[in-house]
Amino acid sequence: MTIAEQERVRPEVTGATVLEATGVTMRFGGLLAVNDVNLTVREGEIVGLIGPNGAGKTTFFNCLTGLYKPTSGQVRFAGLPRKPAKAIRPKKGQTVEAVPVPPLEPLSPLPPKPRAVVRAGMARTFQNIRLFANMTALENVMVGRYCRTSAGALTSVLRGPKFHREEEATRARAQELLDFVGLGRSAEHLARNMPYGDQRRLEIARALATDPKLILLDEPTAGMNPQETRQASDLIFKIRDSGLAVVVIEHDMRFIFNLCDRVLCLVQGEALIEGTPEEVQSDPRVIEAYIGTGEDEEDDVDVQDAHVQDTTVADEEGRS
Ligand SMILES: Nc1ncnc2c1ncn2[C@@H]1O[C@H](COP(=O)(O)OP(=O)(O)OP(=O)(O)O)[C@@H](O)[C@H]1O
Repeated sequence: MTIAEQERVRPEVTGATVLEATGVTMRFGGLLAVNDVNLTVREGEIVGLIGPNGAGKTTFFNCLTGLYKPTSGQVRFAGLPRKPAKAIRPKKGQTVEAVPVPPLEPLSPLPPKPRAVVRAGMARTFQNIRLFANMTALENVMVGRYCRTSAGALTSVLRGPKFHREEEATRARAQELLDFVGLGRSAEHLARNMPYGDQRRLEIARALATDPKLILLDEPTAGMNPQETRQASDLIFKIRDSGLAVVVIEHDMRFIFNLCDRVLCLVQGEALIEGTPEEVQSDPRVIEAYIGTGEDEEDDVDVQDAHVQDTTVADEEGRS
C-alpha cells in the first residue's frame, strides 16, 4: 500500500498558522490577475491551489513568497525576521523541528529580500526546473544549504578551520536530504544527466536544505510519468509528516484531491471555493470553470472522477 493510499483518512490539522494572506490583489496594468484572495496555511497541512490556465495561481504564489509585492492586501508569515540572520536559527541542542513557530510578521507592504524570506523559513520550487545543470546533485543541495551557514566571503577565501567544519556539516546535511528524497545514490550525478523525475525531486531536496517551515511547490508533477507522480505524492506526504506546511499548485486533479487537506480554487483571479477536496471536487462551479475554459475534456473527467480514483494514473498515459 502506498503512503498515498494510507492517507485517505485525513488527520485533523491543528498546527499553528505559518502563513496568512489577506485580501491579496495583484494588478498588471489594467489586468486584475489576483483579486482579493485570502489563504491561511497551518503547520503540518497540505494546501492545494487549482484553477484553469491563467487563473492567477502563479501570480498569487509569487505574492505569497514575496517575489511580487501585491497591489493591495497583506501576506504575513510566521518567522519573517526583522533581523534575518538570527531569527529562527535553532539554539544549541535544539532540533529544527523543536523551534516554536514565531508570531506572524507582514511580508508587505515593504517587500522583503528573497534571501530574508528563505532565511525566515519559506522555500519554493518553480514551474520550470531551475537546477544548476553542470553541478552534481549533492552540490545543488549544498547551494540551498548556504543560507543557513555563517561563513562570510573572507572565511571562504581563506578556507580556515571554520570553513572546513561548515563545509563538512553542509555536505552531510545535503547527503541526508538526498537520502530523504530517495536520491542518496545519485549524489555524484550531474543534475543535467538525471532523469526528469529525479531532477524534480532534487529541486525539492534543495528547497528543503534551507530548513523551511513552509514549502511551496509550483506544478511538482508537470511532465512526470505515472510512477514518478506516485513517488512525488509519497514524498510530499513524507515532507508533511516531518512537520512542514506545504502549498501545491497542480493541474493534475487526481494528484491534488488525493494529496491535500484543503484546496483553494481560483478562477479569473478570484477565489471560487476553498474547502476539503471532497467539497471542491463536487462543486459544479469548479467543473464548469474547467469546461468553460475550452480546455480539453480530460480536465473535465479529471475533476469529476478524481474522487473514485487513486493518484495512480493509468500506466499507458505518457508524459504530458
Ligand atoms: N508579469 C506579468 N505581467 C503581465 N501579466 C501577467 C504577468 N504574470 C501573469 N500575468 C497575467 O496574469 C494572469 C494570471 O497569470 P498566472 O500565470 O498567474 O496564471 P496561472 O493560473 O498560474 O496560469 P497557468 O496555470 O497557465 O500557469 C494571466 O492573464 C497572465 O497573462
